[in-house]
Amino acid sequence: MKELLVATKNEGKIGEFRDMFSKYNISVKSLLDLDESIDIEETGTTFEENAVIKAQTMMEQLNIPVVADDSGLEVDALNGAPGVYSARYAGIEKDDNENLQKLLNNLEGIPESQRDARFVCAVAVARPGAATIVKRGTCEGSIANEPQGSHGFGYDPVFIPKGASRTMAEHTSDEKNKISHRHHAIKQIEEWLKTQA
Ligand SMILES: O=P(O)(O)OP(=O)(O)OP(=O)(O)OC[C@H]1O[C@@H](n2cnc3c(O)ncnc32)[C@H](O)[C@@H]1O
Ligand SMILES: [Mg+2]
Repeated sequence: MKELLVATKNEGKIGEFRDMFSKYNISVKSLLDLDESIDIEETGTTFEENAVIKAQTMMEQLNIPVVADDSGLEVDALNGAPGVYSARYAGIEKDDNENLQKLLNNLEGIPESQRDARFVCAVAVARPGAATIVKRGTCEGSIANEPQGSHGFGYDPVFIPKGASRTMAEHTSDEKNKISHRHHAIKQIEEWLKTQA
């Protein structure tokens, strides 16, 4: 089994990459295994730019292929916010609960028909001596009136995938990994993943 570095410190993402890469016979190492003090500044204005920054920074340091994920939630009624600022919506300290409370407050009084949103994930693969790959996956849905469920992470308790009657946090990890933005992004780097196993 081949090991790949995913340049993230988010434990929720790490678990999902582990589950989704296992079918390619790839095991996942993260920045938490490497050096928790590594802090890569996300200075881009798009998910793609930030994913590339994270993957290339670590590829240049280690001279190995590196995968990175930049993701977030776009809410139509908020003109696409929190978008690339999803992790720091309620402030610099990353706090999933504060972020989703701020989101619910900002949507107060907005009816169900106007609560459309999508999860977006850009996955980048930076490779020594080869061009960087970056692909986007999305998951359409809407924002619930209150948090429900305990699976997943981040905004999962307030995100209802299109066609579902439960929040993403009420889906098992296997269910989420079949429909998520991250699943759709990873699917697009499948050919490269198959060359890595
Ligand atoms: O940068 P790394 O270290 O990968 O970890 P991070 O948590 O800072 O990740 P991002 O910069 O990509 O910010 C993404 C935020 O968007 C939210 N998010 C992304 N994917 C999600 C998912 O599958 N379910 C729920 N929320 C998600 C979540 O709040 C994340 O903190
Ligand atoms: Mg981040």
